[in-house]
Formats: sequence, structure tokens, C-alpha cells
Amino acid sequence: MLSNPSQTLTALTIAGSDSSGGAGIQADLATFANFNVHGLSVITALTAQNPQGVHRVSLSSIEQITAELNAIEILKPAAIKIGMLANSEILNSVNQWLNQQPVPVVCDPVMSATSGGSLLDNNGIADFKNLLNNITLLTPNIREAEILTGTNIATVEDIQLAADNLLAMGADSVLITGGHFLEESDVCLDYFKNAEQQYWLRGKRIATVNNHGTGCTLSSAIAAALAHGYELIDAVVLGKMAVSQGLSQAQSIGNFTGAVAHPGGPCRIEFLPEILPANAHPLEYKTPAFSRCTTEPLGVYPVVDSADWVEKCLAEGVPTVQLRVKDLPEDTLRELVKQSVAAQQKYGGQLFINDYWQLAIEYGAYGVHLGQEDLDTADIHQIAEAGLRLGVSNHAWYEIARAHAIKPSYMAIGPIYSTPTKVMRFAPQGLEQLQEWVDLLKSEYPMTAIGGINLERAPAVAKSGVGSIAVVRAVTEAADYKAAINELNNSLQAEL
Ligand SMILES: Cc1ncc(COP(=O)(O)OP(=O)(O)O)c(N)n1
Ligand SMILES: Cc1ncsc1CCOP(=O)(O)O
Ligand SMILES: [Mg+2]
Repeated sequence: MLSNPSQTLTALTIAGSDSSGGAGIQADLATFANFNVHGLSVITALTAQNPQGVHRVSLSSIEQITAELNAIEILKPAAIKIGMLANSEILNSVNQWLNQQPVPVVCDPVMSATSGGSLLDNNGIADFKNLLNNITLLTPNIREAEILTGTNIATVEDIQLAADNLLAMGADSVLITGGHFLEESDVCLDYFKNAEQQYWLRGKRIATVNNHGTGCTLSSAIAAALAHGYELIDAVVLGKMAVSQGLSQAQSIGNFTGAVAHPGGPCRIEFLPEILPANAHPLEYKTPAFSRCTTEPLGVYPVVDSADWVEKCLAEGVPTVQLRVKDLPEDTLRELVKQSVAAQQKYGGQLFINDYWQLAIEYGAYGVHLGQEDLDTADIHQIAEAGLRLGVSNHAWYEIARAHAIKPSYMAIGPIYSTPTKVMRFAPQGLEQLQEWVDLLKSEYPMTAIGGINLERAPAVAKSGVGSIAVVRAVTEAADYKAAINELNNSLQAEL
């Protein structure tokens, strides 16, 4: 799912072996391989298991587990996944070793097999809180969250309360997975919370009985993405996609139920989860209905800072243009928006106003372009109801999942290259990441690429199939802006 890094990355799973091959160590290693991460393993227990049940469990000795943990240390796992710990003795000795580990730890609090057998004894459950201080992300399902918190979970509010309890018990972040919540509905709701953020992830429910190993796959996929250096919130999206894609291809084994698959390869948009707006109730959230853009793909897309530039670009026949100005007094802004809208009425084209969505509505602009921070405060339903289009900036997987929940009129990806035009906390995405996001999103959204794109780079960017290139300097600082627009257009046309 993630491409091969230039140096071998390692991740460690500390878990039990599943003789039926669908969960535990076997699922974790298959997931790591899928994410191009070399898997290290410390096996806490051997289970004699098949779809009919867990027939026998044989625990590894503490000496063996400790020796394995110490042995793999020189291979420097970049992330750790924890699964079956069997009992309090194993749990506490793993925890002691974790005290020295500087890397993120994802813990799936495995307590029982899908087929029913117990995989953690009562003392282990009682001691589980000891482990939480060493856990970056805890990924319980509803039943596991109930057991760990001693609460009953039947509603959305119960899930939120359980997450609060788990954080209070010491976990840094918690993701309560909703595979067994509202099972009759066609969506699957997971809830993420830590000190900074809380959100619902809404994914398509993949109804299958072949779901053995789902929790193992999710937690090890998140650990693998963390090993690649992704931020936790991005890793959660990647983990969720891997599970949904895997469930969609899961097959039975003869007459027996099977396990989540590990197909690898590119992910389809139907498996991209939606991150619902922070204040949305997950069962009542209504997706806004934004109008589509008239001209798709969006083509050459100059981002300019004056009504004069808007007019010159539209007069030159660009299909899309954006007015992007910062820190101006209200009356100057109004005048700029008004004049830009007048230019659009004269020449046609799609005029997007950056940031100032109320003015865009008031003056009847074609659309609004918003950054992810703006989504926290803008009334996006009002923008949609006024008939304006919405474009949204995206720099990371988490942002893409968040934008996907509001179904904007287009998705912007950037920065593709480094640029002096804007200070951003995101590293350049590069062409490979652009390609992955174009392949994922293009069937549902028109897209544009922005950041550091000049005439030389335009053909390579256009080759991704993005269909539009958004530029500031390549037009506004060109010796001949008309020729620049023409050349950018030629690069895009060559790929249509
Ligand atoms: C086409 C396009 N893509 C991205 C941006 C960046 O917008 P935003 O995140 O709102 O940041 P500012 O432009 O406001 O600094 C854009 N303007 N246009
Ligand atoms: C506004 C913005 N958002 C992401 S990159 C960028 C600036 C792009 O400017 P340039 O085309 O000059 O690199
Ligand atoms: Mg903005």
C-alpha cells in the first residue's frame, strides 16, 4: 500500500501465532509486507486455532519472550504493534521492555478470538492499565472497550464516554472500532480521540463473514504507516483503508469462514473513509450538496492577488482563476471581490474567492476556495445552499478523508514542490504522492495541483492526469504571462 522506502524500515509485532493464518502474528506480518515494512516478531503464545475455535494455547516462556525482545532491538523497529499478551506476567514483562522504547506503540487489546476462545486471562485484563502509559494508540473494538472500562456501550455517546475513560486510564490516543456497532447499517463508524482531536471516521460497511483478523490488520497497518513516518491521524486513515480493502476481497476457506485479505496495490475511493466535521453527530450528519464545476477538468488555474490579474487571466481564456488576498481592510476587499466578479461576468470562467466565503456569497462569485483550517469556522452548508462551488486544499491523508466527508466541488493537492510563495508546515508531496491521490480521487472529484509548479515542471505534473495546474509565480512573475498560460495549457492538453 505504501511504496518501498529507500532504506529498509522495520516494525515489530508482539503477538500470538494463529495456526489458521488469518489473525495474530500471521496477519501482522502480511500487513507489514503490504506496507513495504520488514516485520520483526516476538511470539507471546502459540494458538491451535481454526474457524471452529481455539483448541489449545501454549505460552512462550518469559525468558524466551525477553530474549526475543532483546535480540530484535538492534534491528531498530520504527514502530511496534501489540496484540495477544495472554496473561499479566507476559503483559508486565513486555511493558517493562516498552519503557525503554522510544518509538510509537499501537496496541490492539486482544482478549478473545473471533471464534470465541479467551486470549487474555482475568489478571491480564486487570493489569491492562499498567500498559496504557506506554501506548501511543489503543484500538479496542466495542466489546474490548466495554471490558477495559467496565461500561456498557450501546450508543454513540457511550462510545465517546468509553474513549474518555481510556484516555483517563493513561492511553495517549484511542480509536474505538465500530465493526460491531449498528451492524445493520451500511456504514461503519470508528471514533478517534486524544488530547488534541476527536472525530468520527465513517466508512462503507463491508458486510462479510470472512472477517477474521480485522483488529490485527488495522493495528499493524497503523503501526506500519507510523514506521513510514506518517502522523498518527494519517496512519489511522491508511489503516482503515487497508482493512476496508482487505475485507472487500476476503474469501472463505472451503466451507469455513475466512480472514481479511492483504491484496496490496492501490486503494479505491470507495475505501477512503470520511472524517466527519468535529461537531457533527455521526448518525445525523448531512453531507452538503455542492454544485459541480462547469468546466472539468479545471485546466490552467492562476491564483492571483488583484482584480486586474483576474481580468487579464480570464480575458486570456483560462477556465479557472482564484482571487487570493491576505490582510486587507474590509472595504478594499469588497471592492476587489466586486471587480473580480464583474470581470468573470464579462469574460466567463470559474472565479474562486480564497478565504472570504461570505463576500463570495454576497457578490455572487462562482465559488470559494478554503483551506482545512477554514473548514473549522466556515459555514459550508451556507456556501452549498447559496449555489457556490467549493474547492478544498489537501496536504495529507487525514485532510483528504476530512474533505471527502463534505464532498467539495474540487480537491487541491499541494505543495507538489517547495515554494517561496507560502510558508507551510507540510513537506513537498512530490509526483509519486500526487499520482497516488489522483488515481484515488479522480473518478469522484476534479483536482488541481499547486505549489512550486513552473513551465518546466508542468509536463510532469500534467502527466499524473490531475487535469489542472494552479500557479502563482508561473503566471504573475512571467516575462510574458500570455505565453506562460499558453504553455501551461499545452502541457495539460497533451495529457487529455
Ligand atoms: C488551488 C489552490 N490550492 C490550494 C490553495 C491554498 O489554499 P489555503 O489552504 O486556503 O491557503 P491560502 O491560500 O489561504 O494561504 C489555494 N489558495 N488554491
Ligand atoms: C497558495 C499555495 N498553497 C499551496 S502552495 C501555494 C503557493 C503556490 O505558489 P507558486 O505557484 O508560486 O509556487
Ligand atoms: Mg485560504
